[in-house]
Amino acid sequence: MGGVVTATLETEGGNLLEVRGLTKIFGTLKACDNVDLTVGRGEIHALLGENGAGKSTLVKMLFGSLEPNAGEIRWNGQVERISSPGAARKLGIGMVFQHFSLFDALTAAENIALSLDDDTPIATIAAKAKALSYSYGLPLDPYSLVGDLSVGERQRIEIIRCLLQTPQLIILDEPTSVLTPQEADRLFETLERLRAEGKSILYISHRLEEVKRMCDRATVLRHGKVVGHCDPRKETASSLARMMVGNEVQAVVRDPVQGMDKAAALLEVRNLSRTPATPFSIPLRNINLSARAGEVIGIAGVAGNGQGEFFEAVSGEVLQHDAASVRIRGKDAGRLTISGRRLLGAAFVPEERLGHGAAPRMRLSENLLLSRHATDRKAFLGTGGTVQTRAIASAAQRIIEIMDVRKSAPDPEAAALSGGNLQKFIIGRELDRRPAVMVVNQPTWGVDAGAAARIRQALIELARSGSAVVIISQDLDELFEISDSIAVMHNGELSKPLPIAEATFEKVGLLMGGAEPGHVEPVTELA
Ligand SMILES: Nc1ncnc2c1ncn2[C@@H]1O[C@H](COP(=O)(O)OP(=O)(O)OP(=O)(O)O)[C@@H](O)[C@H]1O
Repeated sequence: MGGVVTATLETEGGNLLEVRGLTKIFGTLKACDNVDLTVGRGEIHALLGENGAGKSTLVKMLFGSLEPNAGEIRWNGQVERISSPGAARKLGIGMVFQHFSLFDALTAAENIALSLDDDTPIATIAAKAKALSYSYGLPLDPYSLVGDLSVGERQRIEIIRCLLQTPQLIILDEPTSVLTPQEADRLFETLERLRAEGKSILYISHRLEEVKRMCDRATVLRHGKVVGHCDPRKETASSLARMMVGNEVQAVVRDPVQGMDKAAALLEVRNLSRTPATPFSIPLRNINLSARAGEVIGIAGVAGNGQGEFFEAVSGEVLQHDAASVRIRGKDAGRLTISGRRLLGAAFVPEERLGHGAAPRMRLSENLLLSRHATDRKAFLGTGGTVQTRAIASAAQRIIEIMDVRKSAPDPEAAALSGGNLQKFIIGRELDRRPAVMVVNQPTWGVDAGAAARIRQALIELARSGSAVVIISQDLDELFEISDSIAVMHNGELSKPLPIAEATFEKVGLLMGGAEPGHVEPVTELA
């Protein structure tokens, strides 16, 4: 095992980028504290660190969307002031963001045209984009409507848009979190080709196995400071996690679930069907699911197969015609709103954190009141509806402590938290209610290894304390780690849950690809 080594600032092919003493201060927090970083030509360089370590802040400064308080950026040996993303692109720095900024109703080529600052005819852009996409092994039909495309295909547009500007350095912020394993493999091939052409890549990821596989060097950040550099290939996933977190990451423990035959069904979905609400949504076809007290059911599937529509129908974001199509603790809930379903003891955590899971411009305590005012009326509103600020503040503090939410102020706005820390707060806010039914979409998306283990353990413990937990996730490793049974969503249909003892990656993968459940192997429903 390699261990953290001292920085070797000069790389073999010479440095493309050299960062010295870069510092960014938010209020009293040094989000980046005197950071040094070098990226060589033709190098894939990983930027690692737990949630809130300062990775996004650092790359935003390199891409000109945040201004440093101190420090210097040298590009090809020259000191540069990167004042805007346009200036970064001109230098040859491109970025593929985690959250895509594409318009559903426009074609791929039209979306690309919007980001180019010239009046190149759309047919030329389409031809160039197509040629480039094929040459990099990420085939793209430039005339396809973005709304019809899978998440992986949308990411291709972002990558091709970035490559069209012939960058020398490409920054990728958690590029595989939304991809299927096959799409991720394709992306890795493309990155290898870019490296072979001498392009440099700065790669942010919480998935340590892929960092080991892809990256030549890594810089590790902790609390805004560089704590070391290493060769990820000489490390193990757990040694990398230890460098980031500063101590061992606890393994998740899942004792087998007992006595399910007598357990009450707390969430029942019966013959749930939904016609598509928009041309881009997936119809749900006769979905049945029963989640009992004590168990964790995982729902696997390639993104865009109806998981979002299922979550909306179960959570009450969209009401059903048939009240009995969703039952919570024995009560018909299909015609109830989110608040009505929450009052029956259910909790829901959507995939999208900002704007959906939390109001970005509201403080954490205000977000807590917003989501729990109906269910915690007595504690939070008191008699006569007066807001009990002290009770709310102490509940917020409890959640922050239990989930180890790192932040730059005592009660910051949700938008000021790093992505992973906001996710920890939202999950903690719901767990804190001890809900009888918990449905979570992508529980650890963007969350570091230590926090992900804590969230997974907390969800198992919630189930074992007598709740029913349903987890929708694209991360198969996660589902195998925490589920008692795994069902697969494909093209708006949900397979019967496979008990975890019978589930294998291969069986689940086949179902994800649309194999008939009967062809995989007959499965028995949980007793
Ligand atoms: N606009 C802002 N205002 C105030 N604080 C901020 C702002 N943006 C980030 N921060 C704080 O800076 C710190 C670093 O955040 P950053 O987003 O860079 O972390 P990260 O390493 O990218 O984390 P993650 O893996 O969760 O995305 C966090 O504590 C965050 O709360």
